[in-house]
Amino acid sequence: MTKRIGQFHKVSLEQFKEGFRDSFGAIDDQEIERIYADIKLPQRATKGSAGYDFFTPVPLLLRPGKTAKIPTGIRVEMQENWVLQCYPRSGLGFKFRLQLNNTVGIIDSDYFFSDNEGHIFAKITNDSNEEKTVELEAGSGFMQGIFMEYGITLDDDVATSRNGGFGSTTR
Ligand SMILES: O=c1ccn([C@H]2C[C@H](O)[C@@H](COP(=O)(O)OP(=O)(O)OP(=O)(O)O)O2)c(=O)[nH]1
Repeated sequence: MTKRIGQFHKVSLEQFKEGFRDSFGAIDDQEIERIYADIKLPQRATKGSAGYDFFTPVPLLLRPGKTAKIPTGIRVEMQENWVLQCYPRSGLGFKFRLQLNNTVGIIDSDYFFSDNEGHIFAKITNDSNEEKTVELEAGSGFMQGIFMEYGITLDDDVATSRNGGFGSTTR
């Protein structure tokens, strides 16, 4: 039996605005509210798919060598001994060598409780070596997240908790 251990949610409108402006700069409130309203929760394409497809909230045009930081508008709640691992969608990897800048995005279970609501960001680069431009419409899948169970060592007694992402525990 497949284990049901998590749940996707949208971040709040306020958090989405903050993340969006951080990535793309100023934008008027009405436009961002429209984008926010259209955000879809990640979904699997078929019954047997492992990956939950994440959809870009905005159209993307990435020329070879270019990078974008995408505020997904999504947070994920999951049981403590699980992690969501994010990878590019295979099709985009095959066609464009689309990469996640951090190679694999690791979304920890305690990220959900961060001040930024556990807003999941994706930093992607078009690494095409065939001069191909990535063009995605808003609402297209660009990344997939897979829930994985993990273990800890017998003598593990870590007691600190997380607040934030990308190096927050070493800042
Ligand atoms: O592509 C990613 C990767 C991570 N995160 C968030 C979720 C994750 O829980 C947090 C920290 O990520 P990670 O543990 O990989 O980063 P780190 O650089 O090791 O930071 P930390 O010291 O906070 O663990 O950042 C994202 O939103 N997108």
